Amino acid sequence: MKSWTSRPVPELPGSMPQLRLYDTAIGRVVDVERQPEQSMYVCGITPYDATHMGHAASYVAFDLLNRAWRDAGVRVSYVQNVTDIDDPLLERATATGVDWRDLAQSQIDLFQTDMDALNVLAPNHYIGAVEAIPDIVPAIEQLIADGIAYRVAGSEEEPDGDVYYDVETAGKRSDATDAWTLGDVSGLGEKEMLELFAERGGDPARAGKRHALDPLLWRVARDGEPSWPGATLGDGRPGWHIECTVIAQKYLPAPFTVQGGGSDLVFPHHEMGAGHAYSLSGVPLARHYSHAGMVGLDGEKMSKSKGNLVLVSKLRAAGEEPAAIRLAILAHHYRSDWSWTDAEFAEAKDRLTQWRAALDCAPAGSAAGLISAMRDELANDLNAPGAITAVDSWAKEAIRTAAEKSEQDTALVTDAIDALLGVEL
Ligand SMILES: Nc1ncnc2c1ncn2[C@@H]1O[C@H](COS(=O)(=O)NC(=O)[C@@H](N)CS)[C@@H](O)[C@H]1O
Ligand SMILES: [Zn+2]
Repeated sequence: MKSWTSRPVPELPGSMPQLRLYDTAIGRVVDVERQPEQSMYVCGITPYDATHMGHAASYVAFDLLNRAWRDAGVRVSYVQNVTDIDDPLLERATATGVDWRDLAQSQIDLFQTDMDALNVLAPNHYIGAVEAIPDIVPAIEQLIADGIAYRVAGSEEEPDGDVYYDVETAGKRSDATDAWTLGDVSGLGEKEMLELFAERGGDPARAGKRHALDPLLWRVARDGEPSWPGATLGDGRPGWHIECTVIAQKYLPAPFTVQGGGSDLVFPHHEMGAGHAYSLSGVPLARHYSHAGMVGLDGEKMSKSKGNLVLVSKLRAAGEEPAAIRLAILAHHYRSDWSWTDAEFAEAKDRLTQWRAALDCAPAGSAAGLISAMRDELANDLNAPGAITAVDSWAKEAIRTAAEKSEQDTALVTDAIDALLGVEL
């Protein structure tokens, strides 16, 4: 699927120091081992109600990582999917009386426009679940052949043949390195897993499953539902987790550097995706698992089901500047849960005005110190609020001394704020 086009990233003198990142599976900030090429998979949207502020915050978070790696002088291989077939999408299409394909396409277009407006760098590969089905089917057939996946008998309401992944057998591959066991990514206990599994698309009570937490790999065709040829699986459509594993394994090294997403993906999505990857290839999916906090509105998680969405496109249509929206997001550490408020948005607009005013009196020789301070903050688990504070102090000092404007420092500061924070002044 075609992706949007990244805006240019200014080159800066020097480079980012050793990057450290909080790893969900390890439970603390760790060094991200330097490599000539880094790779990341960031889970894409399920295309409806795009792009709410929660989505935007998650993609801006991993855009910081992308920019930090580029500033360290390494190539970045970035893959993002689109879950353009799944139950929630079909339900929304039915509820709003639109064809699910039209809903998906219009929302993907809107999402890409919003990502471009927010200066989020585009992935190198942007892959839909539907276009990945020809790769997903053989992967599921392999899991069945290896005895790690199984078919569930039907009942009155369910047809025969849905395919599930056996979380117990998964960890038993004899020929593999550091085996995966359920809980390795999330660190959760069974009780919490069962609750989250039911809340997030799982079906713990489904009759015929070996274990309540076994996730769906393939849903055989039902009347009135879209389905695709599934070879020996029979017509149907893929489960949610397997799509990300198959797409990541097709376009990225095994393991790749960072698997990213919002914290609501830790379990079951990234947990099961890691299991699938291990079962298919015998090696882990990713070296690190990184998650962005939840954005709410008035203390409630912003979500489609709650209908409390602040949409980037609505703010843009009201004439709001995307750079201010991005700056409002960056004022919060990417791992924190926070709520979008008009007051904080107003603060971000003031900040942008002040930064621009300071450029008119950028003191000679002041840029180098600022860039180094911004790099130190971002290298420490992408601490954008720290980088913003550094720019605030620089701006206040520049305005206070009302120095003779240094063209060179003005250009350097402008480039640094764009390259490292993605904010265009
Ligand atoms: N309120 C929120 N705050 C922060 N991030 C959020 C919020 N809601 C969703 N996200 C993140 O936005 C991204 C897209 O979410 S989504 O549209 O529901 N789609 C999915 O989660 C799947 N298509 C991933 S394969 C995910 O990383 C999700 O964790
Ligand atoms: Zn995903």
